[in-house]
Amino acid sequence: MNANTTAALNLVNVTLEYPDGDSGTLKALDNVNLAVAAGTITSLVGPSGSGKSSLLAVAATLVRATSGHLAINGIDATPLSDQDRTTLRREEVGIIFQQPNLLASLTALEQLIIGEHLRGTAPRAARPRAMEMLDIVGLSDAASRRPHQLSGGQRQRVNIARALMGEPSVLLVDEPTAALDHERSDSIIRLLWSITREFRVATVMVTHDTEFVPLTDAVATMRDGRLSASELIAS
Ligand SMILES: Nc1ncnc2c1ncn2[C@@H]1O[C@H](COP(=O)(O)OP(=O)(O)OP(=O)(O)O)[C@@H](O)[C@H]1O
Repeated sequence: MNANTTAALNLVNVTLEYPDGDSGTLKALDNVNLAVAAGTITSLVGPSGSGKSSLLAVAATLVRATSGHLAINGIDATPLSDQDRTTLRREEVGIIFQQPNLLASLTALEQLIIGEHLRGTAPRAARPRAMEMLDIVGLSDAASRRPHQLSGGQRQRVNIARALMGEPSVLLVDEPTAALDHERSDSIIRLLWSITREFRVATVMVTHDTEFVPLTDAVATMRDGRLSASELIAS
């Protein structure tokens, strides 16, 4: 694999095909190359259906590419079994979806602790880090609130804190501001920027809000499954 060894997230010549009709295939990703360094955030833009979600799904190890290579924090995910990919995902990847998929009956603190349970950490051991993460996202006063007692922006902050619990090296974010007004969107993007720096994660953020692209380090554009080389944004 021709990896960019300095990048925490590296996709090399990745193609993803889906069956289409009786005998055809659709290339959701067509020979995509993307390298994202630790501590930087890349916006991923492009029209609907161009392949942005497919790219995130492959980078998250949720979907196996038809061909090409994926490396996360220097680990080549391509030859791994499904079980080893799940372990890699738990240990190295934080995923933030558009709609915070929080459990209605749990407090903000419990949302973070329950994820650690899957990593084999006892609740008591996970609690201090969970409190620290809630503090970092500005929610230390809301630790005991349940989702219906939080605003949309606060729910997204819980989602972000939860994604950081496992100390990921890669953070994949799908339209984090889709359900938020302008002011809340702006503060969520700035939060993502600062945690990317502070935790030295390699972040990819799909966004339709091109006004927020200048707040990121680089922009990559998808079109018909093809990715233009990611361009650095002058600061
Ligand atoms: N599971 C699937 N089976 C078959 N085709 C799929 C599947 N998932 C996505 N596709 C197709 O792959 C292409 C890329 O879709 P994808 O969801 O990655 O685009 P997108 O850029 O994220 O779109 P949007 O901005 O609307 O979310 C589309 O043509 C879509 O119809």
